[in-house]
Amino acid sequence: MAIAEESAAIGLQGLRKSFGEVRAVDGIELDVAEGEFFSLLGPSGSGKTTVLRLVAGFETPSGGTIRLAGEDVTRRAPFERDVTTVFQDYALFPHMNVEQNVGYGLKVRGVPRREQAERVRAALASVRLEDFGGRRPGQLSGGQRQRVALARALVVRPRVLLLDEPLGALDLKLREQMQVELKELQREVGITFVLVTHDQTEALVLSDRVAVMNAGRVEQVGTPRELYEGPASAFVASFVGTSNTLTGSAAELLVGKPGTFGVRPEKIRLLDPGAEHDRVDHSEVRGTVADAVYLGDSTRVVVDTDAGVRFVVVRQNTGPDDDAADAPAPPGARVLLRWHRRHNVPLHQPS
Ligand SMILES: Nc1ncnc2c1ncn2[C@@H]1O[C@H](COP(=O)(O)OP(=O)(O)OP(=O)(O)O)[C@@H](O)[C@H]1O
Repeated sequence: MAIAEESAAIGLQGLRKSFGEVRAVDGIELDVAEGEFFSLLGPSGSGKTTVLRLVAGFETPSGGTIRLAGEDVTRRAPFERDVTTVFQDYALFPHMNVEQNVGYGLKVRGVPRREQAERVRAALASVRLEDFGGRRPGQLSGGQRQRVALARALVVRPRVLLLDEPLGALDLKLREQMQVELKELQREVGITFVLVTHDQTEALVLSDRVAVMNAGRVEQVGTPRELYEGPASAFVASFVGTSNTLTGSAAELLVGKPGTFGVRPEKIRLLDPGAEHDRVDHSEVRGTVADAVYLGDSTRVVVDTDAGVRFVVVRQNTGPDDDAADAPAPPGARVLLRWHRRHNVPLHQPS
């Protein structure tokens, strides 16, 4: 067996799962490294949860193999796999207090009482809930319940922690706070985390690497920067951040060659329509502002270009340098859009 395979915490080869006619997972090859924070990102129905359930052993694959730390576990029961799962609804036992909830997994594994108590204390400390051991889940906030669920999963010291939209039930502010905590916790415990999310910001903020899923397949795997700067397909470009897509005659006109290209909104400058041309290194097009939304640190401007394509441009409002060259952009104004040619990222259209 190859060394790379042996050192991977999770290795998926040709993984497939059908539910009747539905190909929920349609041939996935994926390696997750030991200690990595890895996310499965994709729209609803793209197969993320099914991949997680296959890895955990809650579903049997229609084909392919699953390896954990190099070992083939495809046919093994969930309890024979060194993974734990945290679900969105936490599934805490309402009649048990926090300590009992966290200690439950140790109790059923027959861990000695004294060790149970020590490990529960340590797990609660790692999620900053030392003083909440006596409370029932009903007496906790959403964020606290979430942390209990994490402590309960970590206390059994799994090799891999699977998280299915664990922050999905929280409001935005708490969600952002818990993202930071989750990342810190992962660094502390050094366990491989695999997160399922449809929230691209969450995936980008948390992950070492992200697999973008679409219709049961992985479209691209990469670091957040790789996905954002070099999306391999139009789907990835539009799902990870916002992207302007140039295709057909617009691509020939603005990029100078046929194909499909993505341009990120923040790469484009908004200039006065009379600005001098600079077409050697740049793509340029004139247009009319359709909408401008002030967002505090930036303004999002929608422009109907003369190339027939609607563009989104993000203009920074604050910065270390005065951006006096950028024209103000009220709706109806004529503007010139200019961006460096290197920002025309080639995209593959789905076949
Ligand atoms: N037990 C099941 N029986 C039948 N179809 C299923 C089952 N589980 C999942 N599916 C189907 O498989 C596809 C993938 O579902 P899955 O839950 O993995 O997607 P997802 O990306 O996690 O979506 P979401 O973000 O909405 O949870 C969907 O079309 C879904 O309807």
